Amino acid sequence: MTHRDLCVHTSTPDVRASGVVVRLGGDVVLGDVDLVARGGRVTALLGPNGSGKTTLLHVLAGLRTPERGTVVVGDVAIRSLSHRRRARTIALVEQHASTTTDLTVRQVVALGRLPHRRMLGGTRSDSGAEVIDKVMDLVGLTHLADRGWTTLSGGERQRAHLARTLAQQPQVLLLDEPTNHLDLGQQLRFLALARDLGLTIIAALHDLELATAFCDDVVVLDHGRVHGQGPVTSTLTASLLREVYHVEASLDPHPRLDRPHLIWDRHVKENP
Ligand SMILES: Nc1ncnc2c1ncn2[C@@H]1O[C@H](COP(=O)(O)OP(=O)(O)OP(=O)(O)O)[C@@H](O)[C@H]1O
Repeated sequence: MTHRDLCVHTSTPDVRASGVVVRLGGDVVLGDVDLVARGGRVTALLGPNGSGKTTLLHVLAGLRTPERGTVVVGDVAIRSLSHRRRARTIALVEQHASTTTDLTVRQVVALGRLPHRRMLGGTRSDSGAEVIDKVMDLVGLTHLADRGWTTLSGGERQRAHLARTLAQQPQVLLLDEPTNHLDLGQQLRFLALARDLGLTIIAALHDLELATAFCDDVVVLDHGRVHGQGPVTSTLTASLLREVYHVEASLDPHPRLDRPHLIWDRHVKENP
């Protein structure tokens, strides 16, 4: 079984959000957001703290109903799907997914198979044992399979949450700051693995260098509105970085590698 064998779907659909409005506590947190994430590509969702990234991921995952607007995966409105269909279509790895349980790591990963099980004469079919073994191997957690969940480090839990989500075999993977608990080696491994899956991926990231190195496209949020979206290099311009992050920074050709990298000045401007 290879990475791509995990994908049971024949297509990698686009994800489109149109006119999404979310109001929380009386404030507009997302104001008329339009987003397109192309099928089979990795799109970074960027923006300062509080700009609405997590809220938008929840709307895309069908976990939050917007006041206005729609989310369509391929040609299917996400809100029209049953929970089970939705779980096999689009899955979110949360930023602070806390699971307090006395399950083992393998049992937690196996929860990802629930949307694939059917009741047959009172017994559940499809244990998905092969898929579970594969995803645990992919994220490097096979040796911890029988460990109690609560004994894992933050980074190990983050990888286990990814494994559980991959066991779901979704068409679209949403990642909310997937690398925030990982050391540099694990960050690079995690994002390379995600890219190799060939899924449609939308990943909220704070690290612009990682976004530049691993993502095809970016969507940049600022105060709940889309400030820019498109291919990484043509979208992350010095003026956008100044306007959104209030820093002097630019993407320049990498001195050794065939990709741009981020050069920044450590002086931060006060928010206007
Ligand atoms: N339940 C709530 N009631 C009121 N405001 C909320 C609620 N939940 C979130 N917000 C506000 O919505 C805005 C967007 O939050 P969100 O978590 O989506 O931002 P984010 O871009 O993911 O932030 P970060 O990068 O810090 O994780 C923030 O200003 C936040 O304070």
